Amino acid sequence: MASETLAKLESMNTDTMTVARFVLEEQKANPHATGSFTILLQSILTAIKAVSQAVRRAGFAQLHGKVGVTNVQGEEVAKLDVLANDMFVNMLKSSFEVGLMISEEDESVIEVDLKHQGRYIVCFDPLDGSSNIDCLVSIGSIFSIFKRETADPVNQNEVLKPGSTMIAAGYALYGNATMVVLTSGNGVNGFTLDPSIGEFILTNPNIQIKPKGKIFSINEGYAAFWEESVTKYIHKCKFPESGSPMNARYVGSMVADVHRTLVYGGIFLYPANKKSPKGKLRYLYEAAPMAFIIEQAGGKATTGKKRILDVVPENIHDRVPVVLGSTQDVDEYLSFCV
Ligand SMILES: O=P(O)(O)OC[C@H]1O[C@](O)(COP(=O)(O)O)[C@@H](O)[C@@H]1O
Ligand SMILES: [Mg+2]
Ligand SMILES: [Mg+2]
Repeated sequence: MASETLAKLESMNTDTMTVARFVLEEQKANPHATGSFTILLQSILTAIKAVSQAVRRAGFAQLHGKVGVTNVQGEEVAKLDVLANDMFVNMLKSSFEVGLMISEEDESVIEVDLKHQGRYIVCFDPLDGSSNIDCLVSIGSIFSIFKRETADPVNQNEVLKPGSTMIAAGYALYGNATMVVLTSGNGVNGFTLDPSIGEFILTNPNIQIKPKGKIFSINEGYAAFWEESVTKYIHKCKFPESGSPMNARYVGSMVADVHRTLVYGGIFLYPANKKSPKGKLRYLYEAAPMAFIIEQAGGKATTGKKRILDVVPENIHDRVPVVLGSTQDVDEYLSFCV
């Protein structure tokens, strides 16, 4: 569908193709569409615009630092984590399209009162890369969208299913510019926020990742705890038998590291290690949405043992090892895992 939509868009003057128009064209191309997905996406984009505005003020005292509590992950919560979480929850609730929500910042599922319930489930990391907030390094937001398969009262187990059942995923990168990267299962498109008009404009249609890249991205601070396969693979990246070594990049914000991998190619790894046997990244609102986007862009995403989108999470904050990026680089990593 997206390819027809894109072909149709290319025949129009797309210089200022807003995300709203793009989503509407997708909706028109789908005979079963009711418009509720479009409304849901619009509410997420509004939350992202509000978070983007706040992030641009991250240096000021009222948005700097921690709130003095730890979240269900055992992490100290930053003021921007709380603000971003409130913006996502409020915008999603007022869309009337959501049945339940799962946020990194909330221990249990966020329920929506019965009369405002909708047929979607949204899982989100309202602010990704929290350790980089106070030093003003790129951060982001990540979300996944599932469709409810039942009209019964909601329960959290509804979402303990493989990521392959996701209907859409996206992330926002709050970097030099604010960009939203989206997929609804028909390719990946990037929209840049034009602050002068407050609109997301289609700037990167049909993003395709390179089959092979020159960059590897991993936190080498954990090298002492790595499994042998990781140690061997990273050694090969640095000391290849032939050709030149790969370049190393690591921001420490998953959104920034994955976005660079999507745009430049290469591989991002947050594998399991002896200290964290399931790695660190959370399945429903970090690993699975990013895996969906990378696969839709022609790349690969694995835990090292299986395709990330085939994993069934055990609980709403379950973690998985993450290795994703250019297909040839991920295949090379997997050849060390046998
Ligand atoms: O400091 P580490 O262990 O390398 O972890 C960095 C990872 O942790 C995260 O910051 C976790 O996400 P949150 O900031 O949303 O908790 C990822 O963005 C990033 O990839
Ligand atoms: Mg995160
Ligand atoms: Mg977060």
